[in-house]
Amino acid sequence: MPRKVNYEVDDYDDGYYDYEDYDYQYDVEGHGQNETPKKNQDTIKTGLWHCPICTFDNDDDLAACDICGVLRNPLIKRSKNTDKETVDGIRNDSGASIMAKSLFASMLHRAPKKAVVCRQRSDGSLLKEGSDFLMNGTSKGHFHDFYKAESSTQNFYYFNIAPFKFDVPSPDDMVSNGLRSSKITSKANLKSLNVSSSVTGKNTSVRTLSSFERMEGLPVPSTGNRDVAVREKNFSSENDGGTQGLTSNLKDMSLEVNSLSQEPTRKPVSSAKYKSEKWMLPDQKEGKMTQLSLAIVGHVDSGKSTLSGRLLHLLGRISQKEMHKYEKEAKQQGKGSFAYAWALDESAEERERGITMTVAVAYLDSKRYHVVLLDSPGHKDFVPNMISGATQADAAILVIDSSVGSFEAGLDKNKGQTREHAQLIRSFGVDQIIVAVNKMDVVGYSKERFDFIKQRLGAFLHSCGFKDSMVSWIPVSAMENQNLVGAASDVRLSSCRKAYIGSTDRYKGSHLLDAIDSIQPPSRDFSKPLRMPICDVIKSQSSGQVSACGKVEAGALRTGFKVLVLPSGYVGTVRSLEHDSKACNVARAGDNVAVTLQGIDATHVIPGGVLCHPDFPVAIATNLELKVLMLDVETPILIGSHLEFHVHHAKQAGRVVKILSLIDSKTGKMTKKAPRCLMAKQSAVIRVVLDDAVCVEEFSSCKALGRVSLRASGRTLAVGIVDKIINVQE
Ligand SMILES: Nc1nc2c(ncn2[C@@H]2O[C@H](COP(=O)(O)OP(=O)(O)OP(=O)(O)O)[C@@H](O)[C@H]2O)c(=O)[nH]1
Repeated sequence: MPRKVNYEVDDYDDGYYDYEDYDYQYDVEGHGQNETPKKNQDTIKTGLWHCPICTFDNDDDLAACDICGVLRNPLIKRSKNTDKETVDGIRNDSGASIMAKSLFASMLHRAPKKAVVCRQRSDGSLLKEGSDFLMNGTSKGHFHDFYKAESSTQNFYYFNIAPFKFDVPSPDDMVSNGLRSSKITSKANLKSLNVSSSVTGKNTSVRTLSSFERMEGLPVPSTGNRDVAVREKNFSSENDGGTQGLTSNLKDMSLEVNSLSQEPTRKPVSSAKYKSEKWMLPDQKEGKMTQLSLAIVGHVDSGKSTLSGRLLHLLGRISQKEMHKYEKEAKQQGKGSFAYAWALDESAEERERGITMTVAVAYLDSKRYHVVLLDSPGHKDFVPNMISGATQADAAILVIDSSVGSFEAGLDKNKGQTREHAQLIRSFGVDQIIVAVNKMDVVGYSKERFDFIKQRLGAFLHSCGFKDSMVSWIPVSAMENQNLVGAASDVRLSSCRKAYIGSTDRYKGSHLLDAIDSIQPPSRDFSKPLRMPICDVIKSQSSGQVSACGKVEAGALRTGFKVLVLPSGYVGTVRSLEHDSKACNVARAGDNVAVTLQGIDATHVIPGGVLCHPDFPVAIATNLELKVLMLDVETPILIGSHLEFHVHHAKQAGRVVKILSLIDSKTGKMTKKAPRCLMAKQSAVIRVVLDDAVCVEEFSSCKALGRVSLRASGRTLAVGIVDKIINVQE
């Protein structure tokens, strides 16, 4: 079984390799055990702190690693009013997430790989010194090498990228145990839930609901509104030219910059009064493909990046020339087997370790969808980064390493990321999943092994709340290109293709790309007021231009449209929009875009903020009532417990001030008890008070802005939803 040869085991508290019940053929090749352990210390130089994960030396006043986004431990609460901070206490000259990197790379039409120096052309676009930097190219990429180089090139353009704030929790075994099926009383909730039990093989008349579903008050997660979603087409080709630079369509706009900056407006208004305009709704005539955000998740080393790289290469998103380059570089570093993974794991740190650390974004087209691939890290240290992808995903590919021992390790209760990732994506509302049973070449394409995995994992996924009919199973080999975008050529797979497909599978095709096309279009909130949580912010200090990156969760925006930026409360105008290397005029719910704003000071746009319709702001609040589900953790939550509170891309310190009542796990009803503490797997209504306000909405109004996680001491203790906003800042 191919292993990573440069895995610095000592750096990681994984336990993955300690899993002694299974036969790990850990190939040390002079690495691993023989390497000198790295010091896992926080600070090694004056004025710097040393990231224990990626080993980068960060400025002392950074609370999260500039490179990998991992929080400094213990979390340093930054002092305000240092000259490097914005008015909101957020540094604006820090590192980038790969999410931002990718989005930004797309803005520049090229994934930057090394230091480049740019100058501005008369049309406002950037040109790399000595070459055509703005040429069309691949739409995937990473940015921080470029960023680092650019930041130090003071006479030229450089882009400040605010730190990726979504350093959120890893709700562990919550969903598994907390979500274990149990009987439920509400018949109303049970309509149309007839599915067969994968465990017993018996058809049951109702599917019992998970605790999480009950907590959310959901009968079952929406499987998508076909009619609406089918009409949503690929807006990215809005601009027929399709390949213009970010600034190319700006000249026509004659906006009075000064008149755009308005007085802060922050009071929330009920969206019931909102009426969408015609352009905000997708038009079938536009003939565009639906955008689908697809998270690639799974246990460490299962082959997520290799699979993603393969798909991109097979679908022409990575050229042959680029592929040769990756192969050559990977071989030179003695990691030939990682060539495809290198297409996504571009940072030196990731390549050196042979692991993904941050979410990489890439784009590809299937027959039906314009797919945004979110390749997640599998290692448990980077679960927070994985979550940043999962929160935006419409569906997921769960990649399984089928080799003996590896599959079992991924399902291990305490250490398995197959388990954790499956729970996480379900808790973030993803209900459609493709299980890519990878590395089938290692097990000789054994049908028995495939069936074993399907049975074991199927039962677990069912317990997480995935309907059997929403799970597709595909045996693949990313390494040997089997069953990815074409029918398997290996006779061991092709001869019994039908036997691999279960009777309940939605997927009736022959390969992974077919399975992607069999995903039901996700429902979108087109006719609600604009909500776009800001994942990353890109700032150009010289031009003063600022771009907010993220996924539009509700409503729409277009060039010239005014948006309210919260929590600052300032109004800016959309100067341009860009998605997948293409300028576009309109972005609607479901679209991942970079929104360049005009008429607003860059310091007023921060990650963790939200772009809203100016007349319908989201709430900014500190005092919230939550319905939470405790994970399978030993640490209880007490009245007075200090916690990290996470909602969309925002993070805030807070305190539990009240435990109002427990929620009965069987009925979903509140009990009268008001306990002093919450233990593992309990559900409850609690009240939290945050140190500072966050942009938030009640779950019933906007799911994406109403899902929360609570963490302490580097562990996620509970996940939940915002039930009530108690106070609202104006
Ligand atoms: N034999 C075999 N090896 C594979 C296959 N897919 C991936 N690998 C190998 O598995 C190792 C890990 O692959 P990656 O793509 O980096 O795995 P990953 O899941 O992205 O890793 P993390 O993101 O760090 O969790 C590499 O050595 C790959 O060459 C496969 O289908 N068959």
